[in-house]
Formats: sequence, C-alpha cells, structure tokens
Amino acid sequence: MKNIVLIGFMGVGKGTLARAMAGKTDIYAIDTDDLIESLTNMKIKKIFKKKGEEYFRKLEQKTADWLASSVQNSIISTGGGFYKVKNLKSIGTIVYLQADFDWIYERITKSKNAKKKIKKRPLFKSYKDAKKLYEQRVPEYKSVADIIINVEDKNIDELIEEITSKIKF
Ligand SMILES: Nc1ncnc2c1ncn2[C@@H]1O[C@H](COP(=O)(O)OP(=O)(O)OP(=O)(O)O)[C@@H](O)[C@H]1O
Ligand SMILES: O=C(O)C1=C[C@@H](O)[C@@H](O)[C@H](O)C1
Repeated sequence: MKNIVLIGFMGVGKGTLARAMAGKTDIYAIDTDDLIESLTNMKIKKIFKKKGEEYFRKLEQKTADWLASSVQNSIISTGGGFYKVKNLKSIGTIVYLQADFDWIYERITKSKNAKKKIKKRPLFKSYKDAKKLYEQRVPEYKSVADIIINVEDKNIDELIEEITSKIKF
C-alpha cells in the first residue's frame, strides 16, 4: 500500500484522524511534527524560537526525504506547512483535509484540549495572521492534493469511511 499523507491547516484534525485510522485499520500512524521533535529532542515551539522557521523547514525536508525512502504502508499526518517539501508526491497519496478557517477557529476556541495544542503552534498566535496564512495556503493545498475531503461536521468514522472509499488499499 502507498502511504496516505494528510495535509491541511493547523488544527483541522490531521493527527487525530491518522491515529483513529491506525486504530481501525492496523496500519501505523506517523506525524511529521512528532518525528521532528524526536529527531531534535526539542518541541516545535522551541525550534522556532531558538533556530527560526527556516531551520524548521529544513527539518521538514529532511523528514520528507526519510519518509520517501524508508516508510511504506503508513498513514502520515503532517505539519500545516509540510506540503511545501519538494518531494511531497513521492511520499504517497495526498489527502487534503479541508475546512473553513472560521470553522477550525471555532472548534479550537470551544475545545480546551485543542486550545492548548494550538498554543504550541507559533504560526497560530493571532486570529488575523493565521487567517491570512490560511488564505494564502488554500490554493496551494488544493493544487498538490490527489483527494480533497471536507471535514466540517463529520465524525471520525464518517471521515475514515470517506477516505477508504476514495483510496485503493
Ligand atoms: N474529529 C474531531 N472532533 C472533535 N475535535 C477534534 C477532532 N479532530 C481534532 N479535534 C481537536 O482539534 C485539535 C487539533 O487536532 P489535531 O491535533 O488532530 O490537528 P492537526 O491538523 O494535526 O494540527 P497540527 O497541524 O497543528 O498538528 C485536537 O486537539 C482535538 O481536540
Ligand atoms: O502551519 C505551519 O506552518 C505549522 C504547523 C504546525 O503543525 C507545525 O508544523 C509548525 O508549527 C508549523
């Protein structure tokens, strides 16, 4: 099986969906932010603060190279900007999880857990800046996607069903 690569904006639910799919399908879920944290033994927030965004993007490319050469049969959730790596398509089938910015923001502000998680995301500091980044990225997410799935108001089981019906395993 080719890897499934979930892309999309911060907080849309990539990691949550990947882990739920793993639990149901017996395939490994891997997260690129987690890989970078374990490679560097540093939290994302700290990497941005101490080394800067450019350095973080280099780590994303290094991670993409490793995934392309060494990982198969997995579901990979990615950081919100990971889609920019040069060899994205060679990693697997690209699934863009799509939702309106205000819907994402609303869910985050309502969920304590999500709010805490987003605090760790340096690029989600302000509503205004995050929205601007979102608007800039939407056409780019769309153009690299093999499959687009709208996640608004669907539960995890419905999302898994939609993905598995659209991808040949
Ligand atoms: N289907 C869902 N139903 C309810 N809450 C959800 C769902 N999916 C995600 N969340 C909430 O949204 C938060 C962000 O989800 P998740 O960490 O999966 O997003 P992400 O796209 O992987 O984000 P990032 O790119 O920043 O790592 C989670 O902490 C969780 O509380
Ligand atoms: O959207 C982004 O560029 C980012 C999203 C997060 O998942 C992390 O990868 C990091 O905070 C950068």
